[in-house]
Amino acid sequence: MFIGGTETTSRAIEFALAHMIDKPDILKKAQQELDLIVGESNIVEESNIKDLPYLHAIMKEVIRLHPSLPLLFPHSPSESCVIGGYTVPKDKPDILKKAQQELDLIVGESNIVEESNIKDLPYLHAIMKEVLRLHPSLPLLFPHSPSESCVIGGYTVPKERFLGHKSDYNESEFIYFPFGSGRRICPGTMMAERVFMYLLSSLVHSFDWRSGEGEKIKLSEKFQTVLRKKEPLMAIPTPRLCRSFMYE
Ligand code: HEM
Repeated sequence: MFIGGTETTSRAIEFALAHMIDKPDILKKAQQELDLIVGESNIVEESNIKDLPYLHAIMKEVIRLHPSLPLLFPHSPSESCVIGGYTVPKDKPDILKKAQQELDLIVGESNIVEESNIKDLPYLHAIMKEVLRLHPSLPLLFPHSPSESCVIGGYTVPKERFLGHKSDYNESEFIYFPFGSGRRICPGTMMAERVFMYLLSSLVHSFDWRSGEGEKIKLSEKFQTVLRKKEPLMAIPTPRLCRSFMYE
């Protein structure tokens, strides 16, 4: 609960800020929305959050791209049972454990995964193929946000795909499940989204952000208990609100 309640959300906010610094036009658009809704002589209040659709779309896109728990939690039934025609045996070998054994063998416990390891991970490839077979609409999840709307595998992927996206955790839709799905969905979802929105909005409304002189923002990931940025974000804030007492 402690890790779930803190690391997940703070790591996601770090990714969001990094993406926005990397794409200043997106940062500017989010600030325009905040200036319109919150104004330049107020600070963000929790009640503003529901009126920030652009920032909401950014949150979803970032949590989709960098899900804090990419493999979800492993579940196995205490008694054998049949679900949707499939028999799920009791104490079924844990998929996550098997995947981790493969990674320990190929990558080792004192290294992190490198791109060159990917071709040597047959078990993880098999999982991905099975997931794609079961959920053919999943390719939607993999292309990163396109710079222009495009059609992939017959699906139109809009440029800002979560803008105006209403149905969030609909199991039949299955296009967005960084919080898991169904009865075991993350119980902290609502809190995570509120904290994320409140903190990111406050940071972006109160400050302009840029990377250090000559430094390029890096967005690569490191897989630990919670997914994080490989290199911590180094960013320089500049106050952008007119009244200095708002920073006290
Ligand atoms: C960006 C933020 C977060 C993400 C992406 C996230 C994601 C997840 C995922 C994928 C699961 C596993 C679901 C499954 O078993 O299928 C989970 C479980 C859980 N999360 Fe979160 N989480 C976040 C924030 C939080 C927060 C803020 C809290 C608490 C305040 C929290 C508490 C929990 C707990 C207690 C579980 C275990 C539930 C169970 O086993 O039934 N999470 N979370």
